[in-house]
Amino acid sequence: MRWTDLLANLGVVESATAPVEITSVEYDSRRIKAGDVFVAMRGGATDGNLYLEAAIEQGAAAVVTDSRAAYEVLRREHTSVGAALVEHGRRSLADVSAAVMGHPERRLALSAVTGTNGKTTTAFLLEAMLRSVRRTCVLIGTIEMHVGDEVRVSPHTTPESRDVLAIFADGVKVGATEAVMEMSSHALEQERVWGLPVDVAIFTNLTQDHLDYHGTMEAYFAAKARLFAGVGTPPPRVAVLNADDPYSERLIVDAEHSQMLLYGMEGKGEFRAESVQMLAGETRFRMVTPAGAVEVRSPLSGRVNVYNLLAASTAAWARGLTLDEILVAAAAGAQVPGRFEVVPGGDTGITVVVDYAHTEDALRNLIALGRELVKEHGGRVITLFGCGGDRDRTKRSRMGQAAGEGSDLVVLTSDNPRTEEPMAIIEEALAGVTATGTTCIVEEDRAGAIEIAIRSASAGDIVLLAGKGHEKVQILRDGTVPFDDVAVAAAVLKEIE
Ligand SMILES: CC(=O)N[C@H]1[C@@H](OP(=O)(O)OP(=O)(O)OC[C@H]2O[C@@H](n3ccc(=O)[nH]c3=O)[C@H](O)[C@@H]2O)O[C@H](CO)[C@@H](O)[C@@H]1O[C@H](C)C(=O)N[C@@H](C)C(=O)N[C@H](CCC(=O)O)C(=O)O
Ligand SMILES: Nc1ncnc2c1ncn2[C@@H]1O[C@H](COP(=O)(O)OP(=O)(O)OP(=O)(O)O)[C@@H](O)[C@H]1O
Ligand SMILES: N[C@H](CCC[C@H](N)C(=O)O)C(=O)O
Ligand SMILES: [Mg+2]
Repeated sequence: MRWTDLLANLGVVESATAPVEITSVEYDSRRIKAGDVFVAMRGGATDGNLYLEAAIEQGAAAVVTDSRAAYEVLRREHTSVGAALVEHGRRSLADVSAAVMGHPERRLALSAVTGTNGKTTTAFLLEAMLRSVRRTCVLIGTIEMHVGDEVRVSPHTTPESRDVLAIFADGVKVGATEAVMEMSSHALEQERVWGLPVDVAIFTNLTQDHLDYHGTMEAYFAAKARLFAGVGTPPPRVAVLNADDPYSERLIVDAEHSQMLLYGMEGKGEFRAESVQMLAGETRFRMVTPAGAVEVRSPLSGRVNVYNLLAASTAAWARGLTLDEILVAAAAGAQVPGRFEVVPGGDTGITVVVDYAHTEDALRNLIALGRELVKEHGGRVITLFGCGGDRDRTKRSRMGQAAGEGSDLVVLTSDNPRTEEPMAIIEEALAGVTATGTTCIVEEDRAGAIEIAIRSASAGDIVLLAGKGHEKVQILRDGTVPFDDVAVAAAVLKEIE
């Protein structure tokens, strides 16, 4: 695309033309190749404008900046490079990327999921439902990304607009008509999702997390709420909301633009679960909907997954699936790695579960489910957890309290300490456990801690390994090392057997 043609499609404050062809878009100078347009944006840690020279040296054909000073330097010193001064770096990144890539976002019906917990699971379930009626999909989220049948690694829950649009464009090439993505509060706040037209927006729930970034629950909620107002787009066509979460009432849904569909387990909403039965390896419930009542069966366990199934079913219905189609897909389940994943335990009689619970609310739900599963034969619940470093410190003692209140034994360990001192994080969480009076064993090394947790168990007990789920690394101050809860637990169980 010619730079001048691109300029004609953008709202810019000022621009300088140059006879250059644009092949692609980048926001990180380290990724620039010849022919790219570099969009410089201001971030929390640094400012892309500091890297203009580096980008040009690497072959940037044009630069878009939100800094008047940087723009003046470009005009004076780099006349062969196209330049544009814009009002907002990140918004322009989305506009430039969409224009250069030929607007793939207009060719996909996008369903977006936000909320504290359940985004990944709900997104996987919805994608499975859409795929089961042979629609080709793009999936973007925490664990991995899907482009039709292709699975790619996921660098972020919600990548920058440029990267989202590139995946959308690949999806369009393989015939995708649908996209399902998680929209994290960070991404909504930073407007990484600027200009992505959302057809169905889904809210799972809001409980405490990420206060290191957002500061207060109000600010965290406000970030989530942006999905329902539209981020540089009109509001979504359909808003799918959790009727049982008090925050849903405060999501201002523009009734003129958005149809509101509520789901819940407490008797409210258009999609309601009734007569829920938790059986070994299967959950059943009656789903009452505007199109009639049906019996849902799913291999997923626990109340939280009833919510996720309701959210995904409501969204799938909004995307035009029939109830029968939804039921078939729900029964087939969706493999969500690291979400209540049972580690094969051979003949030990010990149930070991790997789960991604890393908030107080998720831990409470997980432990309640563990209790439910062992209560019949009087087994114990042993919970292992840690708290992430460089993340919300205020959730640590609350997580400790949740673990202590519900469990018979707690094993406290590390979960991605990042740049922090692991024992300092553990101390903060320990305060919460101690307050409950439950016995707590501290072992900083996660592999050692998993061994202690499993060896403390007897037949009939359940061991919950919380926090890392699908993750395959431990992030330490000195670097990132391979780590896999499932593999470590499987090895310990094998030894015991
Ligand atoms: C706090 C946060 O969200 N930070 C993200 C954000 O950083 P930022 O806006 O502060 O950007 P910055 O690092 O100051 O850099 C500014 C600009 O300079 C550019 N740059 C920088 C250095 C250089 O040499 N050259 C260069 O061009 C950068 O590419 C960027 O365009 O934008 C960056 C570029 O996309 C992200 O890499 C970065 O993610 C960091 C690593 C991160 O840890 N993010 C987490 C908290 C996050 O976003 N998590 C949520 C999910 C949370 C959950 O699952 O619950 C997510 O959506 O993944
Ligand atoms: N609907 C739900 N309500 C509350 N807790 C849930 C729900 N669904 C899942 N959980 C718990 O939260 C954990 C994370 O679930 P999931 O990965 O689906 O959420 P997420 O919102 O994508 O999380 P993240 O923001 O960290 O990516 C699960 O392992 C489970 O313990
Ligand atoms: N993706 C989220 C959750 C990570 C969960 C836990 N493993 C941690 O590192 O805190 C984050 O980066 O905050
Ligand atoms: Mg997720």
